[in-house]
Amino acid sequence: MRKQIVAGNWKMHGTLDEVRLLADQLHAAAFHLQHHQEIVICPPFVYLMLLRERFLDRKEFHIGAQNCYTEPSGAFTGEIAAPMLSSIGVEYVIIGHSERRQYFHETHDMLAKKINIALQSGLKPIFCCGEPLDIRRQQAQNAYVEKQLQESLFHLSEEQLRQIVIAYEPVWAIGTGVNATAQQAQDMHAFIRNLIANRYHAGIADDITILYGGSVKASNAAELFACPDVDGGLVGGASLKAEEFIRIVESLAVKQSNH
Ligand SMILES: O=C(CO)COP(=O)(O)O
Repeated sequence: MRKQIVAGNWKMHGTLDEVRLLADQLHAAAFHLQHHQEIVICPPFVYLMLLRERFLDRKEFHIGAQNCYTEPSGAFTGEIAAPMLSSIGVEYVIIGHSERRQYFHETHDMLAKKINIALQSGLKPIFCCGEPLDIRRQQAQNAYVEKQLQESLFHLSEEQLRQIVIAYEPVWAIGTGVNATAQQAQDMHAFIRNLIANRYHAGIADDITILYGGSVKASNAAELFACPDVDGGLVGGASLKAEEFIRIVESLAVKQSNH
């Protein structure tokens, strides 16, 4: 049965006091998750240890980083290496977020290296893909996402690919308040699953968790999560508001297994 996840990407938000308050509010919430469902919190690097320790007694919570460097160690001032993250109990790492691609010029090739080092370090990458608005307007989103997967993921062995979570995040839906419709999300998720089935085989395609990201809110989560190929969400802005995020997690809790 494939895993279903609600992940909160806090991006570059929150002072220590704000993060402590948010963590306390989430920690106090009672979730009724099924055994194949998880919550992943991805705070800025400086709060990873704090959150890991805060949620040690809440097994449904897992901790993820928002990025890692391509190399395992070395003279790379200001960077954070994947083995450092796993050494402090971080389990997931977001790789290839569109903000990293756009503002930090991360290429397919760099992302493939980050995926490799993350896997070697025992981290589970959450690999982000998704097209910008002009590509969607040309109806060229499938070819665009296919290339992202081909260039940064499809060199992996089947065993390695099984460690990956994919997040489809159309750039035009991120932080805009305009989410993809449930049909748009379902179509792309089914397309991605089909790509995996063609490159590998149907069994593994069925097992890979594919999250939707882009303006997920308490008000639209249930409809998006109801899609058969949507296995949860990667949530930005709404993950910073405890009540909103808790309601999004509750929308996942009631989702039936797809598999
Ligand atoms: O980028 C995102 C998650 O990684 C989505 O951000 P928003 O939920 O704020 O649109």
